[in-house]
Amino acid sequence: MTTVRIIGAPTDYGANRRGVDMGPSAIRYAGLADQLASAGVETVDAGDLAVPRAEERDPDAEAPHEGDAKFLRETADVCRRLADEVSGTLAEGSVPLALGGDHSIAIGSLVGSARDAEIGAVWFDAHADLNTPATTPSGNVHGMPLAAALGLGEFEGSDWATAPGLNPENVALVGLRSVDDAEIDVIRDHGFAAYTMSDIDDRGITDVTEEAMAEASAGVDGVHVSLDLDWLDPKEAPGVGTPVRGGVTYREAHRAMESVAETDCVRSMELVEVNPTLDQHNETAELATELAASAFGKRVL
Ligand SMILES: NC(=[NH2+])NCCC[C@H](N)C(=O)O
Ligand SMILES: [Mn+2]
Ligand SMILES: [Mn+2]
Repeated sequence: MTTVRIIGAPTDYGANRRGVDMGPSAIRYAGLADQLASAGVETVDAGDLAVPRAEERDPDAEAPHEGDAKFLRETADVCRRLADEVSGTLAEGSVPLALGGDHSIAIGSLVGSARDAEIGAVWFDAHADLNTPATTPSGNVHGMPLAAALGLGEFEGSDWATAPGLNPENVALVGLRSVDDAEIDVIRDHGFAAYTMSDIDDRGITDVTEEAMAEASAGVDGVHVSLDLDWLDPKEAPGVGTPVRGGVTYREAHRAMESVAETDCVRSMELVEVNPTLDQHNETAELATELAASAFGKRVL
């Protein structure tokens, strides 16, 4: 029986909206453990990493100039500890499930998951999260984690941020609809498998997800599944800080996660960007729990 170990990373250092730090509580309260039980997996809850409140820090104090990454040192501190939790969880034979927090925590998940293995990553997101401190339009590190983990750009020494066993040829992005110019260049230059919402319109979610999983898993030990809730249409998932219209539907999201489960190569996963202060009756957190259950094998029959 699979054991999923839940690790909360209640950070909002990487986002421009407060509130996403309450994500882990909201996702647990929405019934994550029960959902995972209904998927037939055992769960262990490791609790939350201790994260000092953002108000206690001046975001610009350590940023060399405007446009650079905000709270990068604080993010590095959280991600180092998350990476240790993730690799420790894998070492004991369990599957780590990290709860954000904003998407900057993916740096920690990826580094930990790729510490002792070759991995791929599938990025379910409206955004590509491939900016660097040099290209970011916002200064928000949640727009940069994939670039950081791939060793692109300069991230305060970068040693803490680069995922050793993450192979660029095993990265797939699914659901893109808001991509910055610099990110488009990165996608083209590195040849990442990238699927826009138009690809999903044309080919259907099952076909796209199966191909993305195949790309990500080819020749590696396992795949990290990164689920940013803004991947879904804001009508389905209103509780996110950077909503973009035209996202996947409730059914498409479930079907995609079912395809993820069918591949049987999920090594680690994260649920990020749930912002309870922007949500309606915790429905985005609830959706996150349901999608995790589908990704871990829950079926109707
Ligand atoms: N994980 C996210 N929600 N990322 C949003 C990124 C938005 C924009 N591309 C930026 O760099 O600021
Ligand atoms: Mn996003
Ligand atoms: Mn994201």
